[in-house]
Amino acid sequence: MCGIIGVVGKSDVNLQLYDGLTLLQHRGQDAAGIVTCDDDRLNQQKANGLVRDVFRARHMERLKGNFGIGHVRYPTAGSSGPALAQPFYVNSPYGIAMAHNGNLTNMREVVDEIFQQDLRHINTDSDSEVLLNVFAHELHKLHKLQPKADDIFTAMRGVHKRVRGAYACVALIVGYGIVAFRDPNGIRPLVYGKRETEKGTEYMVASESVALDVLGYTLVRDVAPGEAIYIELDGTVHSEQCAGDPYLTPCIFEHVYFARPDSIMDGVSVHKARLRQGEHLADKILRLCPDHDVDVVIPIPDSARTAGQTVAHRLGVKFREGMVKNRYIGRTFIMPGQRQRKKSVRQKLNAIELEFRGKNVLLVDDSIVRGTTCKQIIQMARDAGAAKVYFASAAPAVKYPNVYGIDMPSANELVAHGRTTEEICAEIGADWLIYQDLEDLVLSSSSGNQKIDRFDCSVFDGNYITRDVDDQYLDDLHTARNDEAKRKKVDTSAL
Ligand SMILES: O=P(O)(O)OC[C@H]1O[C@H](OP(=O)(O)OP(=O)(O)O)[C@H](O)[C@@H]1O
Ligand SMILES: NC(=O)CC[C@H](N)C(=O)O
Ligand SMILES: [Mg+2]
Repeated sequence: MCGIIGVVGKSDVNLQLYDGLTLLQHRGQDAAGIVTCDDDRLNQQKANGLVRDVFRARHMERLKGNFGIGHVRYPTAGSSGPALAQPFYVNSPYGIAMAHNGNLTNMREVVDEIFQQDLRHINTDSDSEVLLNVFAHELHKLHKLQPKADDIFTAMRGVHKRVRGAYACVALIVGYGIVAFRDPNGIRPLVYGKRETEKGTEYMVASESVALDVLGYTLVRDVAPGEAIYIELDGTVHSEQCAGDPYLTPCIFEHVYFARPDSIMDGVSVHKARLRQGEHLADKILRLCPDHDVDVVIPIPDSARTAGQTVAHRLGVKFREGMVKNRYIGRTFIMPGQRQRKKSVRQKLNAIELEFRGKNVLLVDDSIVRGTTCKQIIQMARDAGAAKVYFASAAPAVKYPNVYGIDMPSANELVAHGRTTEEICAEIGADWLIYQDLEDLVLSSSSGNQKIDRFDCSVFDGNYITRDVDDQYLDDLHTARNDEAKRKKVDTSAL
């Protein structure tokens, strides 16, 4: 999962982009980058690290220009070296920079086409660089000295015909403006908004509405699946549906874990979706165990705080923040290696003993993926003197790899893969384990927007909505990106 942002402003946009990226930091902690355009010059700063580490005052001073784009990266393709930090840039045609959230599922065949037919060079193993080159080639083909909105939309139609997978993107065209687009299923989120200033209207495109809110923009709407929105430098906004067969199928894991609760995605309040997840989960607990002996519900911060509240309320038991989070440690699940993830959980969370001693505690987390967090936390609860430790997951068991922008490439790294609930319970050391049912998870999200009748739930049910994800694809993905392979991978991309 990555975070992307773009601004067409009326004065320097560097600070807005920086602030916006810090608001999207939870979507990617590996690298960050900003590209701005000042007259016909691009200014760029990108590197590995958190936003606050990548941009120094001297960089910010250099990032002049009234329009620009930014990216925070969580790698899902290629290595995590500095050469794969985004935005990417191509000089022809016009000079284009692009930031991408998602993952292409037919990258290999597109790379071949790019070399053999388009005669273009790709310098990294990033799918995002591939996507940028496809867009650039489709635009180049039109041979327009000055591209118009129609040309950009024609190029976009060409892009949708060639690439598959998840892609929510923002591209900057030197001298012209920014283009925001979403794949035909709208798997990854993208919104745009505007704000009035004394100098005129400014526009922002971002992965999550929280960036708009905090920076004083009003949400206009989500970019529709398959749609492209072109915002010219004078503020003229053009939009067009560029995909043949668009069908909104957003990733439900955004609502479970990735997104901030204060974001609204495709009309669904993430906060409300999580509240409903907690209610459904409590109902299931009451169905299966009407005489439960839970004394206290303790959420695993941060992401399970919202659902934990409604679980406790519905069960009619106390809700206590018994796990304290070190606010200086980032998200553990999106860290690259298992060793780092394990260490971070212990550094990140600590139990308040008095909330555990002698009590039957129900720990609630949003999801169990590799089992790194829950295993350690259950042990911490026992060390703190809990009588019984029950564990509830607001999402169903994560059993299948993700191919659309979440780095879960290997089924056998998932604690639930090939195990029954009882076996997982034993593996993580809980006294009882309960998972949300998939239909209840879907209901939690869909009741926020009745118009969405399909979600990408592939990590729960193994149904991939784009056609090229078959066993061969999943085998290749596992070979390329399992934890061990990633550890061994030497970054040779920065040649
Ligand atoms: O089973 P696992 O592989 O451990 O993954 C699941 C855990 O990882 C995430 O937390 P994370 O620490 O990334 O972020 P958070 O603070 O937003 O909850 C998620 O919220 C679960 O707690
Ligand atoms: N998580 C993402 O959206 C990743 C974007 C892109 N596939 C990369 O690896 O950089
Ligand atoms: Mg968590």
